Amino acid sequence: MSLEAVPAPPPMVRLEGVSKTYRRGTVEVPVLEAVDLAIDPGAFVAFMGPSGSGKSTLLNLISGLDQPTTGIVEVAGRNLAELNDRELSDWRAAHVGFVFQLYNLIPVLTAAENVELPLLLTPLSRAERRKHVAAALDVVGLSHRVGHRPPQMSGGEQQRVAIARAIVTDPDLIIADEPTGDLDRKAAEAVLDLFGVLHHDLHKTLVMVTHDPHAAERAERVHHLEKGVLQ
Ligand SMILES: Nc1ncnc2c1ncn2[C@@H]1O[C@H](COP(=O)(O)OP(=O)(O)OP(=O)(O)O)[C@@H](O)[C@H]1O
Repeated sequence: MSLEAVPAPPPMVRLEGVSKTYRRGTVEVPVLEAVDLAIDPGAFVAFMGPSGSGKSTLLNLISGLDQPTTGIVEVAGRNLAELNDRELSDWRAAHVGFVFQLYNLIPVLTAAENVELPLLLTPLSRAERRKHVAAALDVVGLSHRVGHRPPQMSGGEQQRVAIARAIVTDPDLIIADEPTGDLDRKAAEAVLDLFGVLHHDLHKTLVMVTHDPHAAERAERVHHLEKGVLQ
């Protein structure tokens, strides 16, 4: 047996000295201050904190939708500041899946068509896209609803379609902003059970913002934000 230490894998998400200040006219509004954070590959972390504490801002920085005022944001080994807009959107399409509070599905498209959307940005053939869509809808237990449109589905089912859309590209990282915020307890638990599957069986890295203590309980680690400072 080798006694050499096995090097730890690099974090999936690394923030170093990150601050974010918005400017409203001549007024500067500090939103995040000196955030240092490392999230391991395959981890499931939750962020909690009062309204306005900077949770969504933090998610936007991790997903490259916004840039920090100072500091470094590295995701899946890439320093996001080194990517131009085009590279950043290609990177995001390949590495990040999003789940939102209000599902953000397109109401006139079927479940299958909604799930297929992120794949339209990839070189996959139509037949390959269909295979991936079927697999993603199978993971969320909605194979029987492929042809249904969002208005014909419950909130919980719509959120499961949104989760299928988030995983269809097989991203490293799933970012969920209040994923149970609009659901009743039973539907919320079904969504959280699915997050458990993504975490334990598919080894995805999950980063979730939530006000829901039941949702936070499912994460391995809960970080608290207070006025832009990670506690
Ligand atoms: N684009 C922007 N321009 C100016 N101020 C902004 C901008 N985006 C966010 N803010 C401000 O930054 C602060 C933090 O916002 P953020 O949305 O990150 O908070 P949050 O913790 O996610 O809140 P909530 O729980 O209500 O969603 C708020 O005071 C907000 O008004």
